[in-house]
Amino acid sequence: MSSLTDLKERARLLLEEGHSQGQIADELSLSMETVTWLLTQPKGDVAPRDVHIDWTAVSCDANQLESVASMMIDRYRASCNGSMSLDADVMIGIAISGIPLATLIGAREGCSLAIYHPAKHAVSETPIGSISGNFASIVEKRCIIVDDVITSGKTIAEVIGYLRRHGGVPVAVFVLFDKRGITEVDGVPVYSLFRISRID
Ligand SMILES: O=P(O)(O)OC[C@H]1O[C@H](OP(=O)(O)OP(=O)(O)O)[C@H](O)[C@@H]1O
Repeated sequence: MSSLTDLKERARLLLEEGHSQGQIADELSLSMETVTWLLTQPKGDVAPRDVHIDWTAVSCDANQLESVASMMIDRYRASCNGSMSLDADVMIGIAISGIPLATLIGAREGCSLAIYHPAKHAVSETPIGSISGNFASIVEKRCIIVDDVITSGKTIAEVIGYLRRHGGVPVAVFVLFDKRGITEVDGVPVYSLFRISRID
């Protein structure tokens, strides 16, 4: 099965299971525009400019995840002229995919671990994001936000807004894949390992 056929099939199954197009977009790490295209594909319509990232070969393997976490730390250090300290108190993993990376980075660097649940994961009429009470507090802490992918950048902006409203200090964003090619979100620098862009 081609990756496009596979994506169409996965989108169709998720829709049949009752997921909204927004949820399908999140699940497949694609834009809403791309999901609409996958599900409808009007005749003659040009495919949206998007890419799908499948990094499950790495995310399924704890050892490889640890190597990636190490690369994320090195990426940050290299941009700080090799400074030895991350200069942060708390690593914040964005549920779900950011959690293992934040855990591994925190373990290496001796930082606390906090977990952020994005508003889009909340099941209420007025969904809001939240920091889990089962992990570290972010109040008056210097925080590094960790996630796997930036697609639109909305989730990262949401976490930064949350931290500022609740007394945390966002100092950096670590992300594996940046599909927007951004260097900062609301004044917070973004350190991505891979920037994904199309040249056509
Ligand atoms: O830049 P954005 O457009 O906000 O999208 C990026 C977010 O979407 C994905 O999360 P998802 O909700 O799919 O959850 P997951 O971590 O469980 O895959 C990804 O892990 C980021 O958190």
